[in-house]
Formats: sequence, C-alpha cells, structure tokens
Amino acid sequence: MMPNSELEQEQLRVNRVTKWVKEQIEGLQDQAGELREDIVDIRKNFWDDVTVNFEDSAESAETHASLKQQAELLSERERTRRVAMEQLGLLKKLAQSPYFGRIDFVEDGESREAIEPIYLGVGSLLDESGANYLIYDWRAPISGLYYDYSPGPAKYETPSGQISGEMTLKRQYIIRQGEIEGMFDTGVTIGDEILQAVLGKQSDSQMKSIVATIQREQNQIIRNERARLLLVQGAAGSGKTSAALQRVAYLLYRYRGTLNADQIVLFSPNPMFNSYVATVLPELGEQNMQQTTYQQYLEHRLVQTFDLEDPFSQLEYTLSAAHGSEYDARIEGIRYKSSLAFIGLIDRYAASLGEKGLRFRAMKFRGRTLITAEAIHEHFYSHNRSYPIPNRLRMTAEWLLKELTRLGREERGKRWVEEEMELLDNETYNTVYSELLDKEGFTQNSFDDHKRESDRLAAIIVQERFKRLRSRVKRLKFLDMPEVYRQLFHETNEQEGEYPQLWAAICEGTAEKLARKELFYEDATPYLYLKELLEGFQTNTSVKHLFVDEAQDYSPFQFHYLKKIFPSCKITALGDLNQSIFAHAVVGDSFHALSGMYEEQETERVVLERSYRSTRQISEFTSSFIAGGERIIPFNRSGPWPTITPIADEEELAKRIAQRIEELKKQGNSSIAVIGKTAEESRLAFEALSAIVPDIHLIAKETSTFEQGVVVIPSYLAKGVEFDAVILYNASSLVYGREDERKLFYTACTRAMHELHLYYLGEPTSFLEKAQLAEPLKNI
Ligand SMILES: Nc1ncnc2c1ncn2[C@@H]1O[C@H](COP(=O)(O)OP(=O)(O)OP(=O)(O)O)[C@@H](O)[C@H]1O
Repeated sequence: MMPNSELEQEQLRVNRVTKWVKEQIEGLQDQAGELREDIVDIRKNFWDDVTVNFEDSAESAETHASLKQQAELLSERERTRRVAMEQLGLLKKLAQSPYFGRIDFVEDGESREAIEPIYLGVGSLLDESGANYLIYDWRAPISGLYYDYSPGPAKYETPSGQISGEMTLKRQYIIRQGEIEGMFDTGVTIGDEILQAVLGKQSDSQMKSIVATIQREQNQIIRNERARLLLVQGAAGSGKTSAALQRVAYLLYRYRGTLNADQIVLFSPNPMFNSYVATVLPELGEQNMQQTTYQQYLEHRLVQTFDLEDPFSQLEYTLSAAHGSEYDARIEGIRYKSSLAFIGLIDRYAASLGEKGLRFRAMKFRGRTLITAEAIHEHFYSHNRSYPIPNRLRMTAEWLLKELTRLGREERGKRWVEEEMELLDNETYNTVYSELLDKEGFTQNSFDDHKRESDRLAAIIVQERFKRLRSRVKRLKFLDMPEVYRQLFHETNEQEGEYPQLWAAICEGTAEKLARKELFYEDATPYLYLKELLEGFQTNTSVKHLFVDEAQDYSPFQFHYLKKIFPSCKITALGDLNQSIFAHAVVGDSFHALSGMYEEQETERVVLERSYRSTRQISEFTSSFIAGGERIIPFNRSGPWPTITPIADEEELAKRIAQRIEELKKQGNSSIAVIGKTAEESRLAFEALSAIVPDIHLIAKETSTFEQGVVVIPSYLAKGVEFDAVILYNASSLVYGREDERKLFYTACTRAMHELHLYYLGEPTSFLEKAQLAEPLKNI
C-alpha cells in the first residue's frame, strides 16, 4: 500500500500542474480571441488598406505589392491562430488529465538525491520558468523507458547516443478532472490494474488511443525507425491497428518539421473502418494521416474505363456461388491472378509487346476516321525497338498531336465549321473582332478583313472541337489498353508451361467480362500493372510512410504493385494470417511474399501474441478454431463462457436472438452485433429481427460510419472492428462447412469483447469440434 501522504503529495502536484495549465489556457484563449478579431478586421478591410491603382506599370506594381503584403499578413495571423488553437486543444486535455505515468531514473554516475521524476502525458509542458518539463510527451526519447522497462537497470536512445542508468520507480495514474482516481506502482507489464479497467469498459463507436497502456512489444512497432519494411503478425485483438495509429503519432512527433500527416497513408479494409479509427490521432493532438481503401485507389484509377467489381462482391461470389465448372475456373483464376507467377507472365508479355502486338485505337472525329489504328501502329513500331515502350508511346503521342494540328487546318474549310460559325454567340465574334483590331492591317471593311475574321473563327471552332481528341492523345488513350490486356488471355504459349490448369476457361470468363466493360476485382491490379509497364509508372514519391492494415487480405501481386507505385516510402504491414478470408489467400502466405520484396536487412518482423480485445474465456474458446491457437496468450480479464445454442427453426432463431439482445442490453452492453456470413444471410437475419428488435441496423459494404447500438453485419465487414457482444447468427455446418470458411468464422467470433453467443440450425459447424462447451475447471 502506498502511504497516504504520497498520494496527497501527488495530488498536490496534480493541482499545481493543472492550475498552471488553466492559466495558460486563459492566456491562449485571449490571444486566440485577439487573433480572430485581427483576422476578421484584415478580411473586412482588405481592399481599404490596399491602394488600388493600375494606371501605369509603376503604380500597378505597387498595388500588387501592397496586395501581397496584406495577403501575407492575413495568412501569418491565420497560421498563428491555428497553432494557438492546436495548443489550446492539447492544454484542455492536460487540464483534465495531465499525465498517466511517472518514472524515476538515475543516469549512471549521477547521485540518487538529484533524481527528477519524469511525468508522461499526451503532450509536453514546461513550467513557468520555461526551463523544466512538468510533463514529458509520451513520445520523447526518455519516455521510451516507461514502456520498455520495469524498475531496475534500463537504457534509452537519444539522438546523441544511448543513455543508461537505473529506473527506481514506475508509477501509473488514473486522473480524471484533475483528481487522482487511482495510482499504482507497477512491475514488468504496464499496470494490469489499469489495463483491466480500460479493457473492461464498454466499446465505443470510435477507437481509443492506448498511450497510457502501450505494451512493450507494441512499443517496438511504434518506435521502429530503421525498418524499410516492418511486418507485424499479430493475433486477433493484439493491438495491431492500435499500434499502427500510435506509430503514426510517434513518427509525426519524431520527424516534426520534415514529415507531415499528408505524407502518411493508411490503407484500411473498408470505409466504415476509416470512420472507426478517425478520432485516434486528433485525440492525441495530431492531424489524421490520409486514409483510403485499396478499392478506392483502384476505382480512382479505373473508373473511366471499367465498371469495377469490389473485393466484397468477389468474396460474396466465392462464398455463395453454386459450385460448378465456371466457379472452379473463377477461383483458380483468382489464385493465379494474385500470384507472383502472373507478374512474371505479364512482365514477359510486356517485353514482347516492344516487338509486336500492341493494339491501338483509331482517332475518330464526327464519325470519320482521321488517323487509322494501323497508321498509329506503324508509327509506333517505326521507332527504334531498343527504346522503352513508354518512351515510344510518348513519341507517338507527339506525332499524333502534330498530325491533329495539320488535320485541324484541313478541317477549317469544311461545311460543318461554316454551319457552326453561324451559330456562334456574339461574345466570340466580339473577342475575335477586337483581337484582330489590335493587329496591323485590319481596317474593318475590306474583303481581306472579312476573310481573316472567318479564318480566325474557323480556327477557334476546330480547336475547340479537337480539344477532346488532343486530351485523349495526351492521356495515351490511343493505346487500346483493355484489348492489350485481353490479348493476354488467349495467347497460350506451350513452352511457358506454367499456365493454370483451367486456363482456357479462365480466358473465356475474363474476356466475357472485359467485353462488357467490366473488370473482376482480381484483374484490377494486374491490369494497372500492365498499363503502367507500358505507359510508365505513376509513382508517388511524396508519401513517406505507408501503413497497410489487414495485410493478410492483400495478394502478393498487390504488394508488388504497391511497392512499385510507392517506391520511396517505408511500409508498415500489419496482419493476421488466421484472418485471411479472400480466395487468393491460398496462393501462399502473402506476408512471406512481401517479406521477400525487400532486402533482409531492411526488413523487420514483430509478432504479437497477446490478445487484449476479448475476455480470457472468449480468447480461449476462439483459439480452439484455428491451428496454432494455443500460442495466443489471452489477457486475463474474466467474463462469461461463450454459449452455443441449437435451434429448431428459423422463426425460433429470430425469437431467441431477440431475447438475447434484450438481455445483453439490460446488462449494459452498448454495442451488439449479429454477424451473418454473407450479405444475403445478414439481410435475411435483419428482415427476421427488425420486426421484433427495436433500433436495429443493417450494415452493408457502402456503410461509411460505424455506429453504436444493435447491428446486423456480414462477417467480412466486421473485420478490424469490435463489439461488446457478438451473436453469431447461424453457426451451422451448412453455413460454415468448407475448410476455407474457417478463418472467416474465426474472424467473426473474435470481434467480441465481453460476450459471445452462437446459434445454429441443424448440425453445428465442425470448426467447433475442439471448442469447450463450458469453462474448463482448471480456470475457475
Ligand atoms: N496496450 C493496450 N492498452 C489498452 N488497450 C489495448 C492495448 N492494445 C490493444 N488494446 C485494445 O484491444 C482491442 C484490439 O485492438 P486492435 O483493434 O488494435 O487489435 P488488432 O490486432 O488490430 O485486431 P484485429 O486483427 O482482430 O482486428 C482494442 O479495443 C484496443 O483498444
């Protein structure tokens, strides 16, 4: 037990710090208010304070200078105000809870008497003198000690070298509204008590920051600065996403001034997940990184050419389509198109196109062919074959633009131009007229003048109509990319010997889809890859850090592509092989594929085995579904053992689940998910339940905000998020029967924090074979 006086002393310190924080808040509020008034004033009087005079060039230069000065003044004030507001936001957080931890650390060679305790909070704070830190930012070099060591010998890295010494105390606080509610001196792990308290709470519609309780192995991820590729394999609920987000905050702090939030991109599994994690960084006083999904990226690149299938539709197909030869070909196609072997095939194909085989589109105008596809083809292949294809395409584009200029001139005398000229508005006439007036020799009344005027008008009309053509040329649209990609699917070269077995059927399915201007999800990345091989890679060099969450859902091909388009950035990939749910997963461990993409010395791997989300009972229960599950270490938080209930018919199923929801609500669970396997099953469940359960919502792939309450959600959309209680709608062997559905089942069940209830019609799924039906005695 801690002596009372110690607690009192700590409370006194909290009071002192909070008082100082509040004083600063007041000061800053005044400053921000003044700045606001200044800004409003400058905006209001912007033109009054500028002497506007454009009479001669000296005067207009002066006008220009004074405008610039006003604008600079305005933006400087706005910037200062923004900084003040950010600081204010941080101070307000510190006023509520100034810090969460303390370490006492004596450097080697220093005396114990001189020890200055280090207090850790979400931001740093200096005292009145400006010389001493009352609070250290959790990301400061010395704060690393708190996460990495228990009392005893310890060391930390600073930019100027390593500092070693001894940690004599490590203490944790729960401070709310300026009051210490709990205080613990801790050992190896960071306060089980505090972690218990944090994890025992009801879930939220937003993910929370974990800075007060970051675990040592998570800290390794957060503070890693060396790896070019950081690979994190972590069990369900082990804090991968949390570590990723705190890592973003850490990097923004560590490289302040050279790295900003726009240079960090997070690829998340679905749009709803984006909303779920969006508040973590602002909570830590940082701006959000760019968030997107891989699908959004693909759509952005392909929307003009194809109707693109999304990964969830692909998954729905693989999960629910009737089995048959078409299905088998599609699955084999998905696997092949995700593989490194397919990259090899495309690389060779692209190289061969340097010799022959590229397909072009004729340039058409008003239904007429201006330049034939053959002419373009001939021009392209007339260039030196040793030049790379992208260069030759660019040279072809230049030639086409020149051709268009020449053809445009010929076009001017055509009848359609005359007709359009008659329809021209007065404004264009007047512009041309005054333009010509400025020119020498234009007298307004000679025949020659009239000719010049109509020539000019004709030129304008043709130029306007040719704009689209020119822009298409500049975007290399004369290359028939869909056709070039399609060709890949009928040329079989016996010697290649590495085509998948059902290649002919795969070709047929792909070609059919392309003919409808549609693209399978599995074709999107290969298509873009081939396009970029031919047209030149559109690389993004401004992004410095790429985070890929749910990395197990990316194919080796997709990783290869990401590496190509983000050539200069570091990648943090986080995933769990036990949650691989896509059909391409069997292509092999994509982590493995990814780890081979960078030099061994540039790659670092971290394994997270402790799981924090679920109670020990849920963790133990769900671990039995997967191979190697015994390696997962549950955090020791207790709750009821999961239930498995057999049900006679659909009607009873809905009734029993509705009763369960009612009970769960009464017990205070604020988020409850009924998880269905597919969108279709979820829709049926929703139909059955919505009549008897109030305020229940159906979540679909388009849903973009994560809400609290009772929801029905398809298993794959529940990825990455969590609920107080999970009800598995129908864990029958008919629904979860195929071996490749095991991981989906596991993913669904591991979304539960406090309670998990499974229902089934008929026979239960065989994945439950090893599951304990009740808590084993040893654990009670
Ligand atoms: N160090 C920690 N302190 C407090 N809470 C933590 C800690 N680590 C993880 N958690 C909590 O555990 C839960 C799971 O974390 P998170 O979602 O980051 O895990 P994950 O590994 O991404 O999970 P999954 O792969 O299952 O989606 C969250 O509620 C998170 O707040």
